[in-house]
Amino acid sequence: MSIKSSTTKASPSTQKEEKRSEGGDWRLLLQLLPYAKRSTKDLVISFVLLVPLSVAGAIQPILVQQGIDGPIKHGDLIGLRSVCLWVLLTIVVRLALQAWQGYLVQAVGQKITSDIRTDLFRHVTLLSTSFFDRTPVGKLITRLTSDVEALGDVFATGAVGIFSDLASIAVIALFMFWLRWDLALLLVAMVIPITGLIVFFQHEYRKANYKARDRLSDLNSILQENIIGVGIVQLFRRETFNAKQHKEVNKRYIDEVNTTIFHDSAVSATLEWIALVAIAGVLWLGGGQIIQKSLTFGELSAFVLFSQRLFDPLRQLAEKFTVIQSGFTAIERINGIMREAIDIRDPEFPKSLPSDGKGEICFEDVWFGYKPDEYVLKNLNFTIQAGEKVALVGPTGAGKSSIIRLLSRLYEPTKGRILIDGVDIKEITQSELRHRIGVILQDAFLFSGDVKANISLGEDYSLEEVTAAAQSMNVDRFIQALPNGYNTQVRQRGTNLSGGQKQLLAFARAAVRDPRILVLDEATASLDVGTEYLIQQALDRLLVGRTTIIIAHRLSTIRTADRILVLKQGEVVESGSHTELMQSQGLYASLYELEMMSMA
Ligand SMILES: Nc1ncnc2c1ncn2[C@@H]1O[C@H](COP(=O)(O)OP(=O)(O)OP(=O)(O)O)[C@@H](O)[C@H]1O
Repeated sequence: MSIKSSTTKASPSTQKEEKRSEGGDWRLLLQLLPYAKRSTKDLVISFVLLVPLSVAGAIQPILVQQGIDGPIKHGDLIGLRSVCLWVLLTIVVRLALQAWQGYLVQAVGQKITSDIRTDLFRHVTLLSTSFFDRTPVGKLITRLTSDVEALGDVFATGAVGIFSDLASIAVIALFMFWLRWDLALLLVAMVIPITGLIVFFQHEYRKANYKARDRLSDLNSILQENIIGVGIVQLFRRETFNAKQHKEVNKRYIDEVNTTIFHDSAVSATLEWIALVAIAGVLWLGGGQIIQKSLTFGELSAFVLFSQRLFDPLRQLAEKFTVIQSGFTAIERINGIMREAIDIRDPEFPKSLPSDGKGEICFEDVWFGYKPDEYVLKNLNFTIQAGEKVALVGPTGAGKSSIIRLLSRLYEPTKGRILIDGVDIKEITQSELRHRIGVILQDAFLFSGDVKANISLGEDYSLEEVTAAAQSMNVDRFIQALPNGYNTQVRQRGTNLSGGQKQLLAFARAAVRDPRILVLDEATASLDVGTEYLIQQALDRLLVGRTTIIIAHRLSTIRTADRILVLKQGEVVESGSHTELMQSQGLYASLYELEMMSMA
């Protein structure tokens, strides 16, 4: 595959729009060859079909000339009939072959589009969380949908079609020179400067098209943000403000689209008048030659037809160039994503975690920043013993969730390493790591599908296993109360379930995987007191023998933890049990006392 997914460090990200690559357009198109190769047979047939297609088109004016100068001139009805039959035959051949060739090219175009879309989707899902931090979803969606579509059009209407037009022009030129070189030269002399003009307009079109697609990305980003945040938009009465913002971006988009239309129309108009000028030129030069008896009526008619036919493929060529220019823009933009490095990869020769490992976690001199040199975690050195229940506490923004993200390898430490049962997590596969760790976050994300599928998440758990996991977490009762139990359909993002209900499914998700290490990041914050009590009971059972990391703002919920690590601005400033930390009268004690006071 040559729209290659990058394995090295990322190129300048999609945050800034990629710089347009000037000059290397055809090189860009060549990058698609590997996709085209998958349909070699169909492509070869459609290329071969171009020969009879072009000949059948170019021969028609010659037949007309033969008819006029031969049978018509000599009153030969039988001869005229046979010429007409030949014309009919060329029409039938053209129609049949054109339909066949058109079908093949469209089918190849669709296949290529589909393959690229699949590769792009796969690549995007492999990109690291940091990529999604800096790339608006709307921009990504634009690339995955309309950019890929624009690229598909290159194949469906453009690329191979262009060869057909070029073939037609070449064959027509050959026939013209064979018939009358002077008239042929007149037409060719007109085609050359016009081609230069078309290339200029196309170049301008391309620049405008690139900007238009950027503006479309902006528009989609605003759209996506407003749809996802519609609740907040309405609560804070931001409809008018956001509509104004949308209108401005929409206007910028339309302005760019208008510029592309201008250049596109300029090409069509240029071709329209030059075609008429060409006919006039042929009539003027050819008419003079008829008067001097050096040209026949049949030859003149053939050249009038030739001049039409010459500009027809040229017009088609110009139209296809427009599609191709959009395609180049699309390839550049798709390439921008494909070049994004997959930062977090499985090692080439992965190790395995010891099968008897109990889930010991060790942070060794770990430093981490979302931006280079802006560390949010500094010099972390701690070990969580297998089976230990450790709570991470600290003020907002202290770095608690960042520790979990590093442990789950959603991000990599800038310095230092993280070990599970003595093995660096970089040396095992992500799949093994994530089987070992079960993470329950505050907001459970649900996919469209049924409840069972949302618990098994594509893995092969039987209904019995899913039910047993839900029972062990005391959530089976709630699931059974849903309209169709485990078969209840969940809408996209789980909008037909409450926050607490979604959270209960997240507990079942973790339980069915039976992980050695369990991470609860504010996992019970959205549950009511009664449900939290039920879950807490289940958790007390689930946590036995498992290494557990708990993040909770309500310190009263973590009093029973074996150990509490207190974080402040990315550093562990205290460590000990609740009693020890209360006795030491440090940050933890003051946070705990504040909480007690606020509850009193
Ligand atoms: N995706 C991100 N990109 C850039 N900075 C981030 C990102 N996520 C978190 N941060 C920053 O990293 C720091 C630590 O954030 P983190 O979410 O780990 O804190 P936390 O202790 O879990 O906070 P809270 O208790 O509010 O959940 C904060 O200063 C935050 O602004």
